[in-house]
Amino acid sequence: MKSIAIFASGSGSNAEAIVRHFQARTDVQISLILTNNPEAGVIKRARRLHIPAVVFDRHAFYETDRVLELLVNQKIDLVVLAGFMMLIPEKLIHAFPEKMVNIHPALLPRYGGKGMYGHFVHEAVVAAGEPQSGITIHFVNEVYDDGEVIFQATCDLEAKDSPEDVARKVQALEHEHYPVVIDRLISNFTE
Ligand SMILES: Nc1nc2c(c(=O)[nH]1)N[C@@H](CN(C=O)c1ccc(C(=O)N[C@@H](CCC(=O)O)C(=O)O)cc1)CN2
Ligand SMILES: NCC(=O)N[C@@H]1O[C@H](COP(=O)([O-])[O-])[C@@H](O)[C@H]1O
Repeated sequence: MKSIAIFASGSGSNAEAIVRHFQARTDVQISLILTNNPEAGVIKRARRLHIPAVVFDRHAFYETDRVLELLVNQKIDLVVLAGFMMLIPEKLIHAFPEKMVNIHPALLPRYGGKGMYGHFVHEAVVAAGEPQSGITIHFVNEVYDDGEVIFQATCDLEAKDSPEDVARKVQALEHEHYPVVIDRLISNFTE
């Protein structure tokens, strides 16, 4: 049985799409949902989906090994970031080489990096008058949105599209593709 841990800081719609994708499977399970935000909507989704949820604070995340120890003790095989808003520290990245992925709501390398998250991304895309946006799924390294790209998908934009319209189009791509890309990745894990 392969185990996945999902990190999220907000609503958790991607976390829910991933949980539902694997719900009927006996070879892969979503073992944990972790968040830094005690008000995150993902906590209610975890409760409804019967997935254990763990809330941690900045001190626990950056000054202790509690999160790393939890992932190791739970024998997590793949760490999935799904709208997680904090920089993953090196010790965590090094514990999961090529086994930590993130989804970014734009076509990296553009519109990425510090400060580029959530609505800020879609506002920048609209302000630039881009004809397309999309998603990037990538391995996580020490730098925001800098890891090796695993998958990208695009959506066409119209001049009249607002940042909210772009967000809707991009989230549809996220929910369609992230679970499938995760499935393909973890199904190829040998050990
Ligand atoms: N080491 C890594 N950590 C994280 C990565 C990564 O690639 N490497 N990806 C991010 C997710 N992300 C974009 O996909 C992202 C999230 C947040 C930020 C950001 O600027 N955050 C703010 C704080 C925001 C807040 O606390 O609400 C900041 O750092 O000032 C940029 C990109 C997850 N972690
Ligand atoms: N740079 C990171 C970033 O902006 N991530 C984005 O946060 C949203 C979380 O939505 P969700 O909580 O409904 O899954 C998603 O659109 C994800 O791409």
